[in-house]
Amino acid sequence: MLESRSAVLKMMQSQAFKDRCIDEFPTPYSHRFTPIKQLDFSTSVKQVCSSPRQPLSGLKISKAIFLGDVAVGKTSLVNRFCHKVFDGNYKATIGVDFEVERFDILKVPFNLQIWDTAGQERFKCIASSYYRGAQVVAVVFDLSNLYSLSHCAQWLEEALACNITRPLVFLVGAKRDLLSSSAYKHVEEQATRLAQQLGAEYWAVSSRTGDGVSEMFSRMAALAFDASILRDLNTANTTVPIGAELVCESLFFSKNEKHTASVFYKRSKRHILCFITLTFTALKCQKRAQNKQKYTCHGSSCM
Ligand SMILES: Nc1nc2c(ncn2[C@@H]2O[C@H](COP(=O)(O)OP(=O)(O)OP(=O)(O)O)[C@@H](O)[C@H]2O)c(=O)[nH]1
Repeated sequence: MLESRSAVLKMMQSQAFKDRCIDEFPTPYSHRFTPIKQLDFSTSVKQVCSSPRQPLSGLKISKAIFLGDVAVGKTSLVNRFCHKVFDGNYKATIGVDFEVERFDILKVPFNLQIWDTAGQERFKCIASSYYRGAQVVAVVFDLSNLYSLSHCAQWLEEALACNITRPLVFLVGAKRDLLSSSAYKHVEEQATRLAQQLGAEYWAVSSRTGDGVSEMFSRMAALAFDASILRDLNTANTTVPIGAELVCESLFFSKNEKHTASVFYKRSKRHILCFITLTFTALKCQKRAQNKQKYTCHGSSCM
């Protein structure tokens, strides 16, 4: 409950914290290990963000999902970034966990929804109902366990199957601190080869030391922000404020998913507040769009 409340409070902040303000385009882990060749925010995005009469309206929010095998370090990554903590004890994620991080990118408020999904097979059905509407997919593996790398393609395939448009894909090697330089080089070779095959940007990070974690999330946020504003600008007949569509996509489930979600939320009471808040936000966006009498709903996910 406390986590959900802090997520909501973060969304309501009038300004992002200093370390969440991004004015320079964040660099990748290595320019050799990314399919993304752009070196700066898109020109039109910079123009629109610096315009005194910003035509951008509505809630700017992108969804990032973290997937991967059991105990590879997904929750630790999210906790390191969102709460600046590291816990050496393993506590399995039940279903999904949810965080929101507030950024100011090019002085424009932006929220990154971070969905930390369970790696355990028995929660897969619940977790996968949250894959929809993702703008960032981070497939995480344990650098000290090559077996977890071999499952990454399957995790990505499942996430892509739930999304109409291709999200930004990251292949994240966690627990960098557990490997010597020579052992790491060997793993990096295999991991970067896979990243290239998957069209993913590769990162190696450590939640224990914090190495690379903040840089990786900033990169995810900046790329998601750039893509989401570009998409909005490119949609000639944009009628829904930025973010509304995404919130709809991620929150409005099919009948079966609604049932699963309701069972899940009954079990996991601490998510209720954030669920209500996001539903309320989605409805508000929907209402505002309807008032303009132009609302168009894409796909079958909006009901
Ligand atoms: N040394 C080290 N240990 C880590 C690191 N990240 C995570 N761990 C440990 O690895 C174990 C699993 O981490 P979690 O973050 O809970 O893994 P998860 O992927 O969220 O696991 P599920 O919720 O079951 O899917 C815990 O004991 C963590 O302390 C890291 O960067 N370095």
